[in-house]
Amino acid sequence: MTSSSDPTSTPDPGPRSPAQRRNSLVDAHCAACEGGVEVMPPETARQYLETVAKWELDESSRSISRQFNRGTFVNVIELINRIAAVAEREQHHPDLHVTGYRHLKVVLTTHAIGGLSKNDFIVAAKIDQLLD
Ligand SMILES: C[C@H](O)[C@H](O)[C@H]1CNC2=NC(N)=NC(=O)C2=N1
Repeated sequence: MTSSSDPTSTPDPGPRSPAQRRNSLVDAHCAACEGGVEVMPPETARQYLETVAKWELDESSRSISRQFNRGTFVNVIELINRIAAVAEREQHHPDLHVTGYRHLKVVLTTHAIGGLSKNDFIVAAKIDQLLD
């Protein structure tokens, strides 16, 4: 039997830093979602947001977004193509808004449930990693 009081069990790693938590999102993969999953509560979403701090939670806590200024239209399209590759790999797709030829707003929500799931934070972390 393994329990937290068992001295032979794996030690509790303790609280992890936002960077460590981000790495575990980067290493994770999206679960296929066609409904039947609870929308993530706002409090949980705020905790996940600490790991992808450049993203904003919308007022209803149903989506997160990040804005980019890539300088030129071609750079925006290049970023979109890289994001598209991540989205296709994960089978979880952001809404992409290009405005003023050089601005890109990436919005993540889980359409099947009309709100946030862990999938959104996994893709957000993988998008952030593209820009490291
Ligand atoms: C089975 C597969 O996970 C679904 O069809 C996917 C495709 N990509 C998706 N992307 C997003 N953002 N939300 C979804 O609900 C969704 N559904």
